[in-house]
Amino acid sequence: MKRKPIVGMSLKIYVNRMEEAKTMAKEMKKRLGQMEDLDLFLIPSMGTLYPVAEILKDSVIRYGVQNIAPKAQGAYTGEFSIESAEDLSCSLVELGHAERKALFQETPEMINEKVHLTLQYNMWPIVCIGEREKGEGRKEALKNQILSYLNDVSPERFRDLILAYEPEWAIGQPEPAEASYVHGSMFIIRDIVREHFGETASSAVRLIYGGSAKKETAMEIAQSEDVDGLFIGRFGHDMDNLEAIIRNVRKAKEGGM
Ligand SMILES: O=C(CO)COP(=O)(O)O
Repeated sequence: MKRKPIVGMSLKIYVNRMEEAKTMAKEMKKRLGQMEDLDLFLIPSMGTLYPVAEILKDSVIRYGVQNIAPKAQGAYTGEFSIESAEDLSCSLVELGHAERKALFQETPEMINEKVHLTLQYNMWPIVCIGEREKGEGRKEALKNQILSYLNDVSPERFRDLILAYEPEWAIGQPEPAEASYVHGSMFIIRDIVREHFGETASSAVRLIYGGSAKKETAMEIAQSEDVDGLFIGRFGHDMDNLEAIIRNVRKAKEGGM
């Protein structure tokens, strides 16, 4: 099955001033707003979502939120409702990021509930998975996360789903995981999905790598046929770098789509 390459960037809470976020979104739209052969998305700092949405809503660049409450409405003080994401024409919701699990005690059950809510509102869940430590326990950790976060998701919905493989040990580092290690993990992930959700789900789901991803290694990481793109953090804040990352992913995927 042909899968469209996809590159996204989360700004976490690095870019929080309205003017700074607007400038970034405008620059992105100007430089990258015409691409048709690759899906591009931006996940801004939550407080800047409205002005960023106003800028990106009439472009091909998708945007979304870093988290949602597990329910659309109710007593969830301090959380963000998917209803607001829908009204702002968001097309995706990031879920289960390592920082949410480590700092805000997000549990597998909560992530699973949010995945279902996101799909119910017809947005793409970007579900983060990844082992805590490099090496041995990788397969078991990935299997546990996939099965719990995606519990009861029907195989047909996997075409709307993006799995972001973010090994926790590679986030916030000077360098990403080695390409060969990432390729091995992506193979394992597709295999787990195949075994538990079927061949169609496994060949439809898009897999992106995140964790100190940068222009220098973007092409090598994206070269495996199991890898559909990258999830960028710090090393995309500079628009020249982001553009170079996208160029390298497109090169890696040329002809291979
Ligand atoms: O967590 C990430 C994206 O969600 C990656 O962030 P860094 O690239 O800054 O490590």
